[in-house]
Amino acid sequence: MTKRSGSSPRPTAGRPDGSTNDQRLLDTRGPSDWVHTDPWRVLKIQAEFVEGFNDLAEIGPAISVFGSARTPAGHRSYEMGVKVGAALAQAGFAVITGGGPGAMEAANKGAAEAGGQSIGLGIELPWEASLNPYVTFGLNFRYFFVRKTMFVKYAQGYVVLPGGLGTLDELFEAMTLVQTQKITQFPIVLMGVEHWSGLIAWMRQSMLSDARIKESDLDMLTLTDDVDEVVDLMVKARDAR
Ligand SMILES: C/C(=C\CNc1ncnc2c1ncn2[C@@H]1O[C@H](COP(=O)(O)O)[C@@H](O)[C@H]1O)CO
Repeated sequence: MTKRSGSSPRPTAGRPDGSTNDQRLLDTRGPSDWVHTDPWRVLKIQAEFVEGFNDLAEIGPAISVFGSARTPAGHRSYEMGVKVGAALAQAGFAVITGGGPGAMEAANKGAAEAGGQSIGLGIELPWEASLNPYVTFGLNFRYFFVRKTMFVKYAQGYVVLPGGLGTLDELFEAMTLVQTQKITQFPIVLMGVEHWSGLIAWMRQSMLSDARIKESDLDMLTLTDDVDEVVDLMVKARDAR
């Protein structure tokens, strides 16, 4: 692309040395450091958004399910993930996870085995990471923040199973988006009463009593181990849209 100003004629050769843009593109080999610069990264980020939006636009009502990458198969939380994934699929929701192991795999397993859409949004990590075998439609992202946009944009609510730092990051991002009304009618369910009770108690005792949050901020969370209650809540929110 060239810029023109005034009425000066459009140049036909791009450089005083007479070389053309095509020549410089096709006929030269130079240093490749520039592909690792921030302006070039912006294009990769843009491409990732475009591909994500394009590939997820048609998925229909969906719920994102989060939870620890380290939850082993057979654990109570894993079984809960399988059950909620299946129940959400049976209620007509696509299930979106991070596509990894543990609780993500559990929710994908439940959704896939119930015949639903089981979506995995994987992330490039320093170690080799592949999508779990229960993902029926998967995308892999380079950038966490692009992937997190997809979790929110294409879900009508979140189910959060017991987890660690990644899970808390996803939970608190959603809570902040609801608090600031960036997203509305967005149920957030914490499954694993034993796991989450301490965090909620701390938020109440520390954040709420110091007026750093309001009671209504805590009201946005539903704490339950009851799969039927989770699905009812999500269905009611879907019907209210
Ligand atoms: C730990 C191992 C692999 C991690 N692989 C992941 N793949 C996909 N998504 C992941 C992974 N790790 C974290 N995430 C995201 O964060 C949440 C889980 O984080 P936590 O710290 O385990 O709670 C999860 O919802 C993902 O979106 C090797 O087994």
